[in-house]
Amino acid sequence: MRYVSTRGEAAPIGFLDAVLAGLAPDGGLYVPSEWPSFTKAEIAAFAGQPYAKVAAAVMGKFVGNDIPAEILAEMCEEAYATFAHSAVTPVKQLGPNRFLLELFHGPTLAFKDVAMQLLGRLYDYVLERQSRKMTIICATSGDTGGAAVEAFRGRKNARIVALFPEGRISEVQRRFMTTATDDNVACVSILGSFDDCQAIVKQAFQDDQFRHAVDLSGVNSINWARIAAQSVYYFTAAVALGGPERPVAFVVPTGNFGDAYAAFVASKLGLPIAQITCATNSNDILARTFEEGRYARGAVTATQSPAMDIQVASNFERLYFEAVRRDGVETGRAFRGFGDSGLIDIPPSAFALMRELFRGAAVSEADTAKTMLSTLNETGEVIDPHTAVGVAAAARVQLTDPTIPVVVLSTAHPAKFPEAVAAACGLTPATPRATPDLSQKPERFERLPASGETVKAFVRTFAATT
Ligand SMILES: Cc1ncc(COP(=O)(O)O)c(C=O)c1O
Ligand SMILES: N[C@@H](CCOP(=O)(O)O)C(=O)O
Repeated sequence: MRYVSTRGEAAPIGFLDAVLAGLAPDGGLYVPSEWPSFTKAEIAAFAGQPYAKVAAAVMGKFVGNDIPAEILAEMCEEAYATFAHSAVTPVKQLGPNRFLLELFHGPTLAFKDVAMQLLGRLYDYVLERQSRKMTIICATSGDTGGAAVEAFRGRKNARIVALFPEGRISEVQRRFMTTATDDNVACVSILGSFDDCQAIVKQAFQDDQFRHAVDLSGVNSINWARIAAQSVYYFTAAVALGGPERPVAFVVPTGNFGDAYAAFVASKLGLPIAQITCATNSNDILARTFEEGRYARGAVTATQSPAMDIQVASNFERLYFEAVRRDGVETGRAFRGFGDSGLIDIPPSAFALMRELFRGAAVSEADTAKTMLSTLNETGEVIDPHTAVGVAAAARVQLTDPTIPVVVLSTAHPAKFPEAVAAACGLTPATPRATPDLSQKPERFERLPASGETVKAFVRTFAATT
């Protein structure tokens, strides 16, 4: 299995090289050179299998010969044993034909743990063999950072630097990162937005001298292993609801477009998916894109679903690449141009392809709060504000066949956003018993301006001293 860049100018590489590389040297994102697939019978056979087994089968399609099958299976076993629910990502019924896919039973209570617990083990495997210590940098709007710190803290072959936007994440999210005491962890509060943090990370990857000096890697969803691992739960959810015989529709609370793109990947692998609705908060670039055919950046506004306060959705480039029929020159032109103009007019043929599967729905702050309360009143479920964006969007889903199950991804545990839940529902969500109480632990982080050069200088010093 080989990986190519969406901008077409980087040499094809194998799975483990693509994992470690993060961004491709031409600024593009790695994708498989061709799509592997499952037969219907193979997908049907996932029903009733443990999550780790399905994960090993799906990941196996992308890993190729880079990791022996029995070692990959062991990694999946270990990764998913860290989850507090035996089904790992259980499906819960909300109402007639409406379901929640709970992705928050991992150690940091958000869907990021699903991929990150596996990534920590993948890095250990490859870095140990290569006698190499890498510097991982990640941008976070709250959840990726905590999951990455949890997955990589204390590992001897990697150090991790998490950049988060100052004052724009919840206290619980911040503490999952900043209370880590391990020497290989550094957290940086950036005086800017998540988009600034992500731009700094991408800029760091494009500085060859810096990249080599610190042996840079990235665990945001630019990393193909993140996407591959996130595609697994679409299979387990679909087969639990009658797939692959009957298609399923998914509603995905969206920010950086990693999770929704992972649904697209599952469909490429052969899973029948009727529709993927990208549910956004008022940072609605993707909702507008899938309804209007223009990818047009807006200003970032702070919402009660802060992990989705994003206006530059990294993985949209991967979908665009597919929609322009894998034309790397066109993708490079469009996304380099977007860096300057903040605008891509999607060619009509590419937009038509996107609309075969994707829809967008933006949810207001008032509707998000109302949905948390109505979900509690009608179903007894306490949901977090990101999940509420998805549930509100699900009410607008229109399918030609109304019997198709609609599954909303529940991307975070409500205890991660106690203030928003209390304001909407008048109660404080209980933290799961297995989660350590971080509220009184000392925090450790730097504050830096949103300057690539300043952050790179910080990372160089950190890498040289740890
Ligand atoms: C709780 C939560 N929901 C939804 C999202 C959006 O996911 P994505 O960035 O993959 O679109 C995020 C952040 O990524 C998140 O942390
Ligand atoms: N919402 C994310 C933003 C980063 O997304 P990623 O999937 O690309 O890592 C977060 O919580 O940090």
